[in-house]
This record gives sequence, structure tokens and C-alpha cells, in this order.
Amino acid sequence: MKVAIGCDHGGLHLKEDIKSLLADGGYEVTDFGTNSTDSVDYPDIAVPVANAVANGEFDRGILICGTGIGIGIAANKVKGIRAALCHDTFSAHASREHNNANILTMGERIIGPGLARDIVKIWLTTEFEGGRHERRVAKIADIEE
Ligand SMILES: O=C(CO)[C@H](O)[C@H](O)COP(=O)(O)O
Repeated sequence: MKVAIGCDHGGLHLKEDIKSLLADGGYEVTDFGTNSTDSVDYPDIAVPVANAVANGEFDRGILICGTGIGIGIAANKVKGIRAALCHDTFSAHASREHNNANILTMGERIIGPGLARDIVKIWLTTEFEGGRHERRVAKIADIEE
């Protein structure tokens, strides 16, 4: 599975930790930055990652900022993106099974690396359930038309 990852300055340390988790797990990871603690604007990272997922270049994306909120709001402006903010494992599971989320967002200023790692592992390995959820996700796509 090909995974695009990105963060702003508020998510740098968690992004680096998640990158090593993904590399150890055999995922093909591409880092869209940022790569320092210098202040950057999260839409500048969110949009390239979201475009790369939306156009099929990557299977999934992971975006991290201080809260996970801003970077997710920006990603969700890109057509075809269903970015889900998950700070617990139940949401990570449900965002895949029910919502077919293609981008996971998290906030480094909110959760620690242990929980974040569990969230990522669940999120990357849970399949979309389809069925009634397919109809609902299709209605979200209709909003974009
Ligand atoms: O969480 C975020 C967006 O939702 C950002 O990481 C946060 O707003 C950055 O704040 P600052 O410029 O004060 O470091």
C-alpha cells in the first residue's frame, strides 16, 4: 500500500514517528513535508497530499498538525477526499468501515505516539464495509458535483 504523509510544524515529531512505524510495517511511504519546526501553513501541506490521494497516486494519506483539525478541513476541500480526524481507536475503525476515509488526520498536541500508532495500524488495516455505507458515501460525493 502506498501512503502519502504530511504535517505542519505542529505535527513534525509525530509524523516522524508514524513514518518509522509505516516503514517497519512494509508500507511504501512518501513524505510531503514539512521537515523542520519552522512555522508553515497547514493548507500548503494538506492540499498536495489530498491531490495525490484523490488522483490515485497514493492509496491513503496521513496528515498531522497540532490538532488535526485545520489540516483535515483543508484536505476535505479537495474533491474525492474523505479526511477523518481520529484520536481514538473506535473512530479509526469506524472511519474506514463506515466512511471509507482515505485520509487520516491527527493532532500531535492532543495524543501521544503510542495511541497514534494504534490508530494508524487500525486505520490502515480496516476495510470499507460497503452495503448501506456505500449509499451514504455516494451521497457525499454527490455534494461535490
Ligand atoms: O493545529 C493546527 C491547525 O488546526 C496548527 O498546527 C496550529 O494552528 C499551529 O499553531 P501555531 O502557529 O500557533 O503553532
